[in-house]
Amino acid sequence: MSGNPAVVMRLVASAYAMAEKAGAIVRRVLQSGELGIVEKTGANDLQTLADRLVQQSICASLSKSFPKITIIGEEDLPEEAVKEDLIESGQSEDILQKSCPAEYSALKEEELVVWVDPLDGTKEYTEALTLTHLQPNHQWLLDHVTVLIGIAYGGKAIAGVINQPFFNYQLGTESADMGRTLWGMPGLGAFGFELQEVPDGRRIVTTTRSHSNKLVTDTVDAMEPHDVIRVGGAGNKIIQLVEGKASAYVFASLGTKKWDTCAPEAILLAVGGKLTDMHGSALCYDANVKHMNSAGVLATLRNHQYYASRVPQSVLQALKP
Ligand SMILES: Nc1ncnc2c1ncn2[C@@H]1O[C@H](COP(=O)(O)O)[C@@H](O)[C@H]1OP(=O)(O)O
Ligand SMILES: [Mg+2]
Ligand SMILES: [Mg+2]
Ligand SMILES: [Mg+2]
Repeated sequence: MSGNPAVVMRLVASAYAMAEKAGAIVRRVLQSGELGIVEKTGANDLQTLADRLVQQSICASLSKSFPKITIIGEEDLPEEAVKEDLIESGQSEDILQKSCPAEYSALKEEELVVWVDPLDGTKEYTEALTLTHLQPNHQWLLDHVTVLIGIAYGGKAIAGVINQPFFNYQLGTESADMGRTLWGMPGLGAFGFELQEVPDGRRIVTTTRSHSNKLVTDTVDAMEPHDVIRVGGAGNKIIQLVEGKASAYVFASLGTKKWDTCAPEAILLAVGGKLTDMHGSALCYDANVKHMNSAGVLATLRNHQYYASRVPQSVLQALKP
């Protein structure tokens, strides 16, 4: 299938290379120690130089290689020329060699929507300080940071690429093994990690660390979890689901947007999982859809119905799609 790959496979292969470059930018900015933090709507809604550079890098690279696709990125940036060294034109050869699922093989560029979260877990990124001056008690926050590139067609998440820039941060800055890229496509599979499940019957809920409120905690309690993990980032929490660290990602609040959930949902779908709002309804990733996930996020690898059935009525009433 290497002769003339389908458009969507070329797009995923490019997104993979762009996500790897993005990861390098995220590490470089942290190492420089100059995060260039800007408050957007408040202290828990931040933007750093890394968010800005990565968004420029991914969006400019995408529109150069795929001029007809719709690209929606988190950050609102002034229109300006993007520096040549931020453009990535490489592609993952591995991905180009894969067979495109039949249902996606004829998709056209103009039918595809790409949701870009240049840096997910920005709050935790800013708290982790610089790699060179890391306080050991903050180092763990680095794992919460991801770069998310989600591809949608017909309103559905059909492919996702996640880079985790500080995976293996314990090995130190010099290690070639720091950072990894996970990707997946329903109908084809998921790659870059080993699928694991929590032990049978264990309910381990992963939820927000920095955007909590009473609805969020009430809903987590209603799941009757054996354990609760509070970490940053939507991408990071999906990685916990597919690596057997958590059985459900429960966030009964507005706050996440379509770029937070598109790539994670595609990877989760690729391994048989599910992502919905708190009502159990599917999210739509069309180009003209509202960005905010107003009715929260509920994601699981297995037993989605159990968690959906435990959401309190009061929460359902409070969270309208
Ligand atoms: N109230 C909020 N304001 C801004 N972003 C939010 C809010 N709640 C969630 N998010 C986004 O969703 C991600 C997952 O939420 P949480 O970390 O709280 O579990 C956050 O890392 C953040 O993405 P980002 O870091 O890309 O701005
Ligand atoms: Mg943000
Ligand atoms: Mg995000
Ligand atoms: Mg972001």
